Amino acid sequence: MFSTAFLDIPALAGASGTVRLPGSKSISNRVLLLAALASGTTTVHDLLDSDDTRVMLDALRALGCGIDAAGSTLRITGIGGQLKPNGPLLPLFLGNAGTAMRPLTAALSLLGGEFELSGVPRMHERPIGDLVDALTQLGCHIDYLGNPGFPPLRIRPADHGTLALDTPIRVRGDVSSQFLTALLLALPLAAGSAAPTLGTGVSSLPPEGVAPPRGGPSAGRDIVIEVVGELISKPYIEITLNLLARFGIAVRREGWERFTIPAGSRYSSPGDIHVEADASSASYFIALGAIATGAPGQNSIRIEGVGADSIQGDIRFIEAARQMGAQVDSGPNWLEVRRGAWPLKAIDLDANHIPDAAMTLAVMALYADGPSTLRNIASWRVKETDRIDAMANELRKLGATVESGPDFIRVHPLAQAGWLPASIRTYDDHRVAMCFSLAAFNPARVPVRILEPHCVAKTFPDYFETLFSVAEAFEVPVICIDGPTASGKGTLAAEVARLLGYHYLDSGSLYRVTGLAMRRAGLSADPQHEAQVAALAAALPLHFTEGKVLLAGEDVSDEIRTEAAGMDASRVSTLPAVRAALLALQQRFRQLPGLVADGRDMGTVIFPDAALKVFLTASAAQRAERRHKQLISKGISTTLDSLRSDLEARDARDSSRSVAPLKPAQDARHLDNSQLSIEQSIDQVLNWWQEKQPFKPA
Ligand SMILES: Nc1ncnc2c1ncn2[C@@H]1O[C@H](COP(=O)(O)OP(=O)(O)OP(=O)(O)O)[C@@H](O)[C@H]1O
Ligand SMILES: Nc1ccn([C@@H]2O[C@H](COP(=O)(O)O)[C@@H](O)[C@H]2O)c(=O)n1
Repeated sequence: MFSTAFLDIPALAGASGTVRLPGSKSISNRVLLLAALASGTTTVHDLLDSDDTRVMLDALRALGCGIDAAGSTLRITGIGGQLKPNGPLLPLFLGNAGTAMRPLTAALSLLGGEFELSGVPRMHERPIGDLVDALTQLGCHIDYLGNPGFPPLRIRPADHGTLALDTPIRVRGDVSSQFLTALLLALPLAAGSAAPTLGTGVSSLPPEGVAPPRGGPSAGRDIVIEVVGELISKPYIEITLNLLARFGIAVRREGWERFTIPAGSRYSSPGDIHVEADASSASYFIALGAIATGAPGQNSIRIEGVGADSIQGDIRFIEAARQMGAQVDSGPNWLEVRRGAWPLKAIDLDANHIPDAAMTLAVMALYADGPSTLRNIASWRVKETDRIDAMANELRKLGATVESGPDFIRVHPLAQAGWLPASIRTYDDHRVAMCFSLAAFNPARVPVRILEPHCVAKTFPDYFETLFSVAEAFEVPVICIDGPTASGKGTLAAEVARLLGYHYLDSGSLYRVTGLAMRRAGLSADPQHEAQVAALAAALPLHFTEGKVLLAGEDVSDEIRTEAAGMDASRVSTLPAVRAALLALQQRFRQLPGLVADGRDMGTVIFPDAALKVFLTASAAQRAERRHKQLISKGISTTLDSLRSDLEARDARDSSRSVAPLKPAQDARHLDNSQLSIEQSIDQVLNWWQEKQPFKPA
């Protein structure tokens, strides 16, 4: 995941290949709650690992569920619809996860026990009043701890003996379908037992240590929920009903107005359950296939983990994408998408059935042949942010003309000359971040800056990595930092790379490993061994992982850092065949979203077209002193004088060799950091980099 302040996506030229998507958030959190309420153990496969599932799991653990994770498989042992009684008030933090806050509010209101549910500030602005009203009407006890109608909430145990289950429970369906989902998931707690009245969970006479089964006078009776107003986002309710059925609860549906939970319903674990890949996440890659072309013969995006027969409503995004021109093929658990009509065809769509995925259409509309209108999307206004305003603001930053109203957005396409390089604000909304990445395919070839890209952690932590695995840029940006030994290149380059979210190439380590391999093979850096050393360099079984350098699986990070290894590296680096052997390997590090490379010839030979080249120097005295401190801190004893003469010898050899000598590139910026701190050097390079970027301030 990118944890940087921003992520610059260079202009993208095309995309092709296969992506495997993470599990659906909607399915994951519903399955987790159902497995938690059921008795026995449920093994959940391909669960989404994201912020929203993490807060749900934390809450379920706090409620006493047994949870064992192994990779993407999780075993969850449920509480069988019963809580240990008389526990202390339990505070549960639910972040910004509506799929946790709403269903847990309903379930905990019926389980007995005292809870405080809270979230991030935005969660405290997301309405929950209609759900609380429905539960209160039923006899549950819920208090608002902040603004009425919004979390945070305090839940106190309900008296099951007096739950008003005789009359239908009425809930509004026109603000968020999650209110109905919450009731559907939780009310079997009140329908499951045919036992005689037992009173409240805390005052009855259950076996010691166990709360009584839920039920009461209404046990053995159907529970009816009636929807008030036109139900929005119906496909999400279909997911809920489908999963309830997997857990043994066969809800009867009459139209979209009336739902009946049959008497005696009980959650029963299906044993194993597989979570489909997220259909809303698939929308970005379906759009990618519709917008981007690939190399000849590789002209499609294949999406694995979800097919057209998905139970998720957002899969109907495919219909909208087809309407806009995408060619979509599908099979069990896969989709394949390629560009059809181009430009895309404008649409006018009631997007109420695909509220989340429809945001992707708003960005696709920039590539269409006329204005596109998405209607009936009032629910966008109460999501992670006000998504109608957010989309309109950010699309305008790209140069687009956008009209919007209480429940619609109209986006006009952008001509090539109209595209602007924009810093996209993401409003802590994962979908804003993901769908705006598609703007990087603009014909004007301007880059797109995504602010706070880590917000994708809500549903798709590796979204950008997945995009970059199939996308191709016109040019991947490179920053080169060359200079003499111990000038601080590595320190500076690694930190600049981290701050920009770029890859990092420590080219010196390649020569150091080659020197080590040479020594281990009993060879020397003499011309008679040149071909053999070059052959070693060409086939180095090298891996960089978590800051370590592995040679054929062996961690050689420390061994290559000695001054003797530096000298060997300096010697092998004079051999032209070795340099040639390492050329392609170094260039392969140039990958999206960008690269920072340090060495001696990064700017002159390896990446001559780099956008920024820095030649970093410091006085020999300073460099020797820094290296001395560095080695002493690692417990390697040495003297300042010997270090200084070694590094001067190394500099002399590096600068005087015939191939790729150490020298500043003609277009390099010079930075003498003798009197600068590490932070000052970093700031200077970042300033130079920002000066080259076309973005206006956000
Ligand atoms: N501006 C600076 N001020 C003070 N110390 C610095 C500065 N830059 C780097 N250093 C320190 O100098 C030491 C050498 O830095 P570093 O290893 O990054 O140099 P290098 O140029 O990559 O060396 P080599 O050429 O051997 O790879 C490190 O201990 C680092 O913390
Ligand atoms: N691009 C490069 C990088 C390094 N070398 C040689 O390797 C030696 C070790 O490099 P460090 O940066 O790790 O100290 C260095 O002295 C150079 O001789 C090179 O030639 N080209």
